[in-house]
Amino acid sequence: MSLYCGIACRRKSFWYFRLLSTYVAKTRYLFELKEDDDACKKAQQTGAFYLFHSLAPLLQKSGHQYQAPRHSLLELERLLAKFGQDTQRIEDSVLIGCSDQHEAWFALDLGLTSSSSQNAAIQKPEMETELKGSFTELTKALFQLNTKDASLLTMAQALLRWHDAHQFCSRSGQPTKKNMAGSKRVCPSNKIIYYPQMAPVVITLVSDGTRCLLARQSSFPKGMYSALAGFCDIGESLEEAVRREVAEEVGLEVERLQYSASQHWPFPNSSLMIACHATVKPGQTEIQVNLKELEAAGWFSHDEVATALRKKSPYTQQQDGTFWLPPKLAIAHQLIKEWVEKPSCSTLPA
Ligand SMILES: NC(=O)c1ccc[n+]([C@@H]2O[C@H](COP(=O)([O-])OP(=O)(O)OC[C@H]3O[C@@H](n4cnc5c(N)ncnc54)[C@H](O)[C@@H]3O)[C@@H](O)[C@H]2O)c1
Ligand SMILES: [Mg+2]
Repeated sequence: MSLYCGIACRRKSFWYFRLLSTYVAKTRYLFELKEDDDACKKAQQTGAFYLFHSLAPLLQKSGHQYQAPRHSLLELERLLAKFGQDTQRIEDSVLIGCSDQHEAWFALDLGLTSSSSQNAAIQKPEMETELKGSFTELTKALFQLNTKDASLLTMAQALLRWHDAHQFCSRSGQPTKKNMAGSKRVCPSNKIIYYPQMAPVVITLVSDGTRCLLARQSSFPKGMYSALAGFCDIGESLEEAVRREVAEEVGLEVERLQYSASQHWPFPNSSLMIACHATVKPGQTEIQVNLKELEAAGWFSHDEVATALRKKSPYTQQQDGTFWLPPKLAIAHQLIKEWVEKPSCSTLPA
């Protein structure tokens, strides 16, 4: 491309983005960075980097809240040089978003084995001292982050985890190569393209008209009850998955279903949680708990659930075993809140 053409194209794209709404311009810009390796590499020059170590994000604590610092390319290069790392490692970063002003944001893990650089992983404590923060497990920090940082970091972690686990082609066994943005990996020998994946999970709040059904697994924190959740089987529709999961876990048949909302959930791997309300026929409410899946399940009255919702989530505090509900960030909380505010939401015709 000639210099003149390069400048003309940039001008054209500047005016093109100026004509769009901020949101549309952002999505078009991110799309361009995913498709065009050169544009993405250029965006790194003026971009900002969130750092991770073995999938734990770098956080700085201020009072009860955590904040996620961002670093410029120059700061990152200096840091790598200080720890005897080559800057090739930056090629492992993945695009995770951009600001309204089109500052591209990337995530880079300094603890995982690098596919671009031969250098060993950087020692965590030295790095933490240098960066004046700590690499904190997301499970620990998630509920003390603001919503924007929480969703950006969970997405970044999911993408970094996916790349770490998909370094080889499952057909040829050859190493796969990521594109600059990290939106896909390609096997150089047979050109198979691999895209990051999420597992669809249905989460259902079952109601009998006046009560709702909540359950707990033995792995849940003490006293916490939630809506019924389960992975979709291959070939299933959401409706079929809801029907099967409720039958499998508590031995009931649901008859009406209403979609509520969805959420990306990072634990233990990336899931797309699809939340629904459902009803059972009045009189067909006898629960048979599948003890291979659940520790306990039961019907809870509107008052009991409304009282539990008003309680502050003890997720990060000492749990005394009394009945409590998932924290606000979890879609289960939203689903239960919706039912408490409008119990009729699960009795609409399907
Ligand atoms: N965000 C929320 O509000 C919320 C609330 C409840 C559960 N969840 C999440 O929903 C997910 C599913 O819930 P569950 O554990 O009750 O599911 P589940 O009832 O399907 O039981 C889990 C079992 O399903 C099998 N399974 C089938 N496909 C799987 C896959 N792709 N990945 C892993 N296991 C698979 C495994 O044998 C596993 O032990 C969990 O990861 C949990 O973290 C989120
Ligand atoms: Mg389940």
